[in-house]
Amino acid sequence: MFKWVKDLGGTVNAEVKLNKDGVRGLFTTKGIKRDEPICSIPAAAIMNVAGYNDSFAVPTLAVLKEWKLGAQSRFKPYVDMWPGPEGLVNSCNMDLKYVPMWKNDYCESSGRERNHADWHKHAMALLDGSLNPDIEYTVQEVMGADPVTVDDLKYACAISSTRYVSSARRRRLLMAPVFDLANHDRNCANYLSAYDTADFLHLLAGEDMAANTEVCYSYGALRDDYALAHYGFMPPLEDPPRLAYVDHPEFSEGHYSHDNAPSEEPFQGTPEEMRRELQRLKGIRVQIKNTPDALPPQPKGQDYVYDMLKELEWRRLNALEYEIKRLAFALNEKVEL
Ligand SMILES: C[S@@+](CC[C@H](N)C(=O)[O-])C[C@H]1O[C@@H](n2cnc3c(N)ncnc32)[C@H](O)[C@@H]1O
Repeated sequence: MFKWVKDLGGTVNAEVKLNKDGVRGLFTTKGIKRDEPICSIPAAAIMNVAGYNDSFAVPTLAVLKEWKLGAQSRFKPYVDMWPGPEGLVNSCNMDLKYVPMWKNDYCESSGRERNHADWHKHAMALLDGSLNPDIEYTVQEVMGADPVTVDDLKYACAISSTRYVSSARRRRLLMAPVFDLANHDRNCANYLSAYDTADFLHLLAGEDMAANTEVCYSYGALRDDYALAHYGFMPPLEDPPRLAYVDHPEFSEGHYSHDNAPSEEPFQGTPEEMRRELQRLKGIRVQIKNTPDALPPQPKGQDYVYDMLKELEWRRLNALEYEIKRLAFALNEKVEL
C-alpha cells in the first residue's frame, strides 16, 4: 500500500508497526520538524465516501463496493490493509448479546443500549430497503445483483465509521490510506491540512518528531463509552477520571454525536444546581450497580468485547464516584458510597 501511494505521487515518511500495546500503528521513518509532512496522500488514493449530511448508508455502501470488488478494486492495496471482519468491532457490528452490558440510562424500555441496538436496526433496514426515504441508495443500486448479507453491511459500516475523516473544507467524508493507520490520542498535536486547493491531504507534525515515533492523531475529545461505541477501543485511563459521555450533564438523550463534545470543565452552579447534579450522578451510580450482568462472568483475556464493557463499567463507576465526592465536598455534605 505504501508503494502504491508513492506511485500515485504521495510522500510517506512513516511505516506500519505494532505499538507498545500490540496495536497496529504508524511510525515515523525519519526525524520530522513541526509543520512538516508526515505523509502527503494524493487525491487518487483517497476514497471519497460521502457528503457531510449523508446517512450511514453512503459510506457503508462505498466501502462494501470496494471490498466486494476484490482484485478489481481501484483501491485494492488500501482495501487489503483494512482489518478483516474478525479483527474489527464497534457498535455497527458488535454482537447484540452485548447490548445490555452497556448498562446505561440511554436505554429503551427493553433495556437496550440505543446506539448499539440502533445500528443493528439501520443495517437491517438498509438490507431490506425499508429505511427509505432516509437512505440515498438502495443496496441493489450500488451492489447490483451481488448477494449482500447483513453481516457484510455491518462490517462495511464498522470499517467506514472507524476510518473516515471529515474534510470541513470539502464537506466530504474521506478515507485516506496511510493516514488512517494513525491511532488516537486526544492530546495529539499532529494535524491535517485543509485539503482545499492542492489535491493532497497532508498529515503534518504538530511538534518536532524523532525517527521511530508513533504517529498519533486526535479523533476528538472521545470519552470512554464513545471511544468503545464508535472505534471499539478503550483509551488510556485518565487522571482525574472523566465521566462517560452518557453520564455527562450535557449529554442529551437521543443525541449521541461526535460533533457536540461536552465541556471538559467540572460542573459548576448554584448550590441548588450542584445538589441536583449530585443526586443525578448518585442515581446513575445506583442504577449501574443494580443492573446485573446479562452475560455470565468470563475470565479476562477470553472475550475482548466483554472485557472492554466490564472495563467501561468500572471506569464509569470510578468517574461517577470521583465527581460525587467532589460535589459533596464543595457543598460541605457527607457522602457514603
Ligand atoms: C483509523 S484506525 C487506526 C489504525 C488501526 N490501529 C489499524 O491497524 O488499522 C482506527 C482503529 O484503530 C484502533 N485504535 C485507534 N486508536 C487506538 C488507541 N489509542 N488504542 C487502541 N486502539 C486504537 C481502533 O480499533 C480504531 O477503531
